[in-house]
Amino acid sequence: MAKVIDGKQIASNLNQQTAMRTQTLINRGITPGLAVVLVGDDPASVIYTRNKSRQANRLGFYSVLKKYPAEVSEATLLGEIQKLNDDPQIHGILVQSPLPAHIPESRVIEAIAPQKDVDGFNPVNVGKLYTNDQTNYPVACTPRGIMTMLETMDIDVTGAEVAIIGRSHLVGKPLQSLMMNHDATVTILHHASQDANYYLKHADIVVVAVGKPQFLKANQVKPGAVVIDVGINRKPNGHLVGDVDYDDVSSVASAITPVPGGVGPMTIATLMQQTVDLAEWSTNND
Ligand SMILES: Nc1nc(=O)c2c([nH]1)NC[C@@H]1CN(c3ccc(C(=O)N[C@@H](CCC(=O)O)C(=O)O)cc3)C=[N+]21
Repeated sequence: MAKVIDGKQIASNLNQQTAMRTQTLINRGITPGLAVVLVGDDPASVIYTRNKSRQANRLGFYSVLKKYPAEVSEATLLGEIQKLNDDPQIHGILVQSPLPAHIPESRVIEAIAPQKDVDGFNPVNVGKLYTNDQTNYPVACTPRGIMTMLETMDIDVTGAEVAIIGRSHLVGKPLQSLMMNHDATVTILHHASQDANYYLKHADIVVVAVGKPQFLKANQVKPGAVVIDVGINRKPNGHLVGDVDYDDVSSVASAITPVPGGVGPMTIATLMQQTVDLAEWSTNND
């Protein structure tokens, strides 16, 4: 049976560190500031942004939640981003995705100052990750959280064969870069991949981020592999399931992340960690 990777516990430990770093900054006269921008009233987004603001408050941050109706114009939204860019009390800006169809996500992300881009989605930061730049810059929180989990569990990615299912800008691609920067051999698989199972069967670490409930089955996984489930799918009965058939895959994997309580809490904890990173880095540039 697979060892359960307790994302909730690892996130809680990370949050404790973040709270201590926050106090140290506050003692130096700097309160980490996080701005979350929410457009529209998608129920999941409302809950997630509320949770993020709450967590930020709990850690002692200065936290603001800016809400806009779904009909907001692109110009108004860009004006808000500009204000937050210019606000010295704000160190991290996050625009909750998805945005309504009439607002191009890329233009909003490009408007966020790279040094305040707590999601690591701005092309300047994506480019630094891609080129394995050795200076300080933010990276996508879910992939960074996954790397933290693996490190905490003493799972070495150096030389490992890694298969990532899903090629999104939020998870698959930045995780591929992070893993390659740590000397893993990485294959990204997606819906047009011809022989996904060939790569999966060779993988020491499998990461699934496709948004399909219980998509990955035991017979696709090499015995002893580590399985990371990024999926969050809500069943009609309200229960959450991941992209991995947990009970099935647990019987062959050596370690596995649960849903809920795996990658999700790590994403939020990493967002908080990275807000403090940005606040610290901002003081080094003065
Ligand atoms: N700009 C932006 N940045 C994001 O990081 C971002 C985003 N937009 N849009 C939506 C996705 C989704 N996301 C989640 C984070 C934590 C949980 C989480 O904590 N999940 C809990 C369960 C929560 C529940 O019960 O619903 C768990 O897995 O244990 C889930 C989903 C961040 N996202």
